[in-house]
Amino acid sequence: MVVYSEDHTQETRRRGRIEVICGSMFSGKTEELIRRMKRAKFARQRVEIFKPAIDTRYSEEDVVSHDSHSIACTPIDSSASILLFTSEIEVVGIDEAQFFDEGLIDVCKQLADNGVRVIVAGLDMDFKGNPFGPMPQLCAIADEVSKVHAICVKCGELASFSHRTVKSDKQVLLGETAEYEPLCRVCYLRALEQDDSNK
Ligand SMILES: Nc1ncnc2c1ncn2[C@@H]1O[C@H](COP(=O)(O)OP(=O)(O)O)[C@@H](O)[C@H]1O
Ligand SMILES: Cc1cn([C@H]2C[C@H](O)[C@@H](COP(=O)(O)O)O2)c(=O)[nH]c1=O
Ligand SMILES: [Zn+2]
Repeated sequence: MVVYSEDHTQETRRRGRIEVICGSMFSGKTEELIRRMKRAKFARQRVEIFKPAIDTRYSEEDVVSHDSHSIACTPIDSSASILLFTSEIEVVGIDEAQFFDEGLIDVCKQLADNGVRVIVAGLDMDFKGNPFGPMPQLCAIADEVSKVHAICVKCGELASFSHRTVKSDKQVLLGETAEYEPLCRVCYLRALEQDDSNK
């Protein structure tokens, strides 16, 4: 899939649509979200960006990528709050969508049905390789899904998996390079075997 193609028609068309950016940790989801939101701002569109308030890793009030790109956002506790802040908004960005409640699916649908361009970024899989939160349904109803990839830190192939390197079985555990590493399928399966033999 070509992610960085310049699809000017869709970008400036001012039609309701849902775009999903998904992949593993470190795959560039946040960078791509920021890039699209900044271009919408340059086009003088009214934009609003949201993230779950629990995501306080780099900043409480900005969406920040692992490479320190950032954009101001509104932290919210529940997907229902998005509708309260978006009456005049043309482009809505949502980061870390995997942490939101299932209500996010209907919120995105309502916005798009009302002519809003919705750009959602999130982890498609958790550390166990299972679908994460509302992401699978969002992919299903999206007009466009961009799957982005990190580089496997073991072998240099494309990585689709986020391997947790610390002991915890909770689905939600905020973290960065100290807690997670992006791996390709082969290296991920090998790492899980290693984890099992260390138990
Ligand atoms: N193994 C890796 N593969 C690719 N990018 C990496 C890796 N480790 C660190 N990075 C950094 O992460 C950046 C992407 O960060 P970000 O957009 O926040 O990703 P995501 O939101 O998908 O976690 C890259 O531009 C790069 O600087
Ligand atoms: C795999 C996995 C990740 N998380 C957490 C770790 C980070 O805080 C975010 C993902 O951030 P990124 O922008 O995609 O790098 O999610 C988690 O809670 N559970 C998991 O299984
Ligand atoms: Zn690998």
